[in-house]
Amino acid sequence: MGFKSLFSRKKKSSPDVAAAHPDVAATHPAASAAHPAAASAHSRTPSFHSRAQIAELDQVFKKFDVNGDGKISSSELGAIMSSLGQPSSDEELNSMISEVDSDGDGFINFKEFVELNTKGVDSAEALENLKDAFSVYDIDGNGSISAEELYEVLRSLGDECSIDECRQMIGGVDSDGDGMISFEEFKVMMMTGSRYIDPASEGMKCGSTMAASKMLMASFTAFRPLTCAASASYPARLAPHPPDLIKWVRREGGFVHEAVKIAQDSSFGLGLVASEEIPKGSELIVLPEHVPLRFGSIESDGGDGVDSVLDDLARLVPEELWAMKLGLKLLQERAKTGSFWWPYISSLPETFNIPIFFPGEDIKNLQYAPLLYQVNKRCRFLLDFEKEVKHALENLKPNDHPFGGQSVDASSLGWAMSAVSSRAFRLYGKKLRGGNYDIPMMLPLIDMCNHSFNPNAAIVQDQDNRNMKMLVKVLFYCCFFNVIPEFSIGIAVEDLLIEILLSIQVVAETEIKENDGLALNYGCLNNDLFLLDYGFVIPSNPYDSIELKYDGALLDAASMAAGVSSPNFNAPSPWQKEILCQLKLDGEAPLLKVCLGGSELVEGRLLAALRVVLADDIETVQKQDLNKLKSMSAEAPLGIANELAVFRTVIALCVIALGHFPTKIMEDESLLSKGVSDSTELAIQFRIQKKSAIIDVMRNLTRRVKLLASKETATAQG
Ligand SMILES: C[S@@+](CC[C@H](N)C(=O)[O-])C[C@H]1O[C@@H](n2cnc3c(N)ncnc32)[C@H](O)[C@@H]1O
Repeated sequence: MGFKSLFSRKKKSSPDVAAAHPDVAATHPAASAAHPAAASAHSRTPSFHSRAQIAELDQVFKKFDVNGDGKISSSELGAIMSSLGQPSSDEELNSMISEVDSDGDGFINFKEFVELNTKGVDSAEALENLKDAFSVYDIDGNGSISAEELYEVLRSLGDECSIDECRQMIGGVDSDGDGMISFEEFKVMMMTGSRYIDPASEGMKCGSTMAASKMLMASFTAFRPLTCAASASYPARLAPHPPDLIKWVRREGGFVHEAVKIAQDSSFGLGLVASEEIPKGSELIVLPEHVPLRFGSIESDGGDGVDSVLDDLARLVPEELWAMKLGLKLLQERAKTGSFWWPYISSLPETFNIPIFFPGEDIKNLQYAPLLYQVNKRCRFLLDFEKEVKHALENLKPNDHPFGGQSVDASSLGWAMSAVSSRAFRLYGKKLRGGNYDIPMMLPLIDMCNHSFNPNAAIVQDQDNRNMKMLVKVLFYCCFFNVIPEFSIGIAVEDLLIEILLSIQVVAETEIKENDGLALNYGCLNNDLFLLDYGFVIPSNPYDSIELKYDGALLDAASMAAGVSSPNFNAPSPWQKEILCQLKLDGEAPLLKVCLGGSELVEGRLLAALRVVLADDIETVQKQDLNKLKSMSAEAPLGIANELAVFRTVIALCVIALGHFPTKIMEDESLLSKGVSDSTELAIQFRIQKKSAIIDVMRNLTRRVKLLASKETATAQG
């Protein structure tokens, strides 16, 4: 696309500004004092261009003229071309400028700019331009633009028009009266502007002209601030009326099952629902490979032409905050006028109710130190990263600015990081030369699926539509996060590059009933991760756990409270220390974090340590394999008395852990019943679930203790 094709221009009839609009100079300072050439040109020829048109051209001109000096330089043009997804070489930029630069000063002034947009063009090129412009509005690709399509596109670009206004715009050019604009009508409208306009009706003329210029320029004038509003009623989207994502995916060559619809899904925000029964195994959504939004590619591991500033910033993001890296790309696309992904991005939530955005009081309301630590760490990172980003953006040439000249702050970075952490998928594979790679990506529409541990849909990355069929098939049952999918067959080295080219599908795992939501499993995660990354808490989450520090003094206290005489966690004997080292609970760089709850109930390393330290003699322990000592299903491997001491110690640990929460579950529930803010509610739900997880561990172990105790009694009696 060349400079000219940024604007599909009307054929010149009397192309000038000033006769009809003597006030142009007043509306654009650059067109008068600073640019006498423009001022004098105003008096030459009459024009049919309305004030509204000139005002719009003026807006577009200002968008190009980043430094506001009243002329568009080659670098300013380059920046806007890049932001429209059309990076151009210096040579191309110079040639575009010279095409238009009638006074030969190497810049485009406002007069030249107006001329560019009003004079005639070579018809083949004009036709191509018109086709491009038409296809933007013909969302369903059926060859005509309906009022709804016009409405959708203009609204998605931030134009607050009503559907009636769109009908009026269409009425102004709809020569066959079918209520739609065909390409022929579109062409006539663009080339002649006033052919179907009642000359007596200035209003209609203006409407039609507005339609033409709006349709062409909306994409260039829409400014998308990168702010993150403090609050909005969920699920407010970035654009008040985002375009229909299903139509967009289909238009991009993807497939969406005809019974799949976007709808409000109970309290989970928007979701995908089945409008009729869908049989098991049906393809639900197929995304072509150009639709996912990702940061880098397999070859460069992070640079697919993304400009170097973005790359440098991404390098400053620690690995565990990978969502921020892709977030930078998302923010760049959000800021980019004419971004390919705008229909998707405009439908993303405007705000995220996750702890980094909670008021300080609600962060405290979480009452759980490991999560408070994570939240504070993320907040600190965002504040530090804001400084790094601001510094990196200082004094950048417009061409090099990754966010279209907009400043970026901690809240916009937080928005991007949250959008990614709550919606991105990580695809796993192997690198060409060993090691693993994963490619976090945002999958438009697929990410409208909500979460369930009993999903009715699954993601499959598949090699379809290509002749190298089924070289690689990766099943993603737990696709959102840290669960490594299975490769159904081995991958040869030459296949690896193919992997990221695969189309991505969602298939029905079970029969889906009418009105059922389509649910994916985001992963077998605890509530800390669900809250931190997604902003929700799952009641009775079977994977929820609590984190403790393996600490000798704490364990001695717990053991004594459990009635164990003289425990020696604080001073284990050398043979016990040796095993603790193997368990990474002692020695160099120990991993002291251990968990209770979840599917393991007592984390294997902690269980083995308790069994070993509470064991009487080295011989009994040495007879056992370490893996057996780590297993809950190995029944009392070191004897019933040892197992009883272990379980009672863990129960006492649970009591100590519960004591760290300042409120009891009953108090929490009573607070909830009084009605609190969304973030307070989430924080309270979270701490209730944490306490419930601890109580579940205690209940389970108490049952086991009773069983063991009765066995012990039976043995003693027998
Ligand atoms: C990948 S998006 C799914 C689409 C989302 N509901 C929307 O309105 O765009 C993930 C977000 O959906 C919501 N969500 C998904 N599954 C949920 C669940 N089981 N419980 C509560 N909220 C859920 C959360 O807000 C989460 O951050």
